[in-house]
Amino acid sequence: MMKSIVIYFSTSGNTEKAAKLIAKETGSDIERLQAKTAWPTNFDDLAALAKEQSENNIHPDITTDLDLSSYDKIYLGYPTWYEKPPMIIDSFFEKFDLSDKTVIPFSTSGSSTFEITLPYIESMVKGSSIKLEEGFRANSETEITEALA
Ligand SMILES: Cc1cc2nc3c(=O)[nH]c(=O)nc-3n(C[C@H](O)[C@H](O)[C@H](O)COP(=O)(O)O)c2cc1C
Repeated sequence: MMKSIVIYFSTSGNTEKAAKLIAKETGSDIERLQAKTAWPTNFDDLAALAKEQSENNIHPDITTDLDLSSYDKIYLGYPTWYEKPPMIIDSFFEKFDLSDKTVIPFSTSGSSTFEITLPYIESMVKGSSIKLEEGFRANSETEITEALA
């Protein structure tokens, strides 16, 4: 049977809220990506850390253990940071064997489109057997229900 899971990264809770709704609407399991990194709650400090990771190509260690063998579909959620996914999404693609799985990315943002993050995700799946499906912005319940319809 086709099984799906929502896997997400979130620091201030927006992507978490979206992930929970997507899991409920699609009957998927759900897991949050955790790292050893202590993500600052203060915006300026978080922005500085995000920038440092991005500029230095730092892929934070994911501490979440996941057995993905029974899933064929993964909804992958992340906030848009400087028009890209956070670097922990690089770590995600490195840590887990996603061969032959379908990945549907979604993002929350202040105002950026989902599509702005897409080239980065495309570059991560390039040359693999991962099937990338059309992703969506998940800023509101409306955006989510429309994307899943
Ligand atoms: C470091 C950083 C960079 C951000 N860059 C963008 C951006 O480029 N475009 C945008 O629309 N929002 C940007 N935002 C806003 C976040 O995408 C938005 O608040 C998101 O919903 C946060 O998700 P979370 O609550 O799951 O952590 C940025 C936020 C942070 C902390």
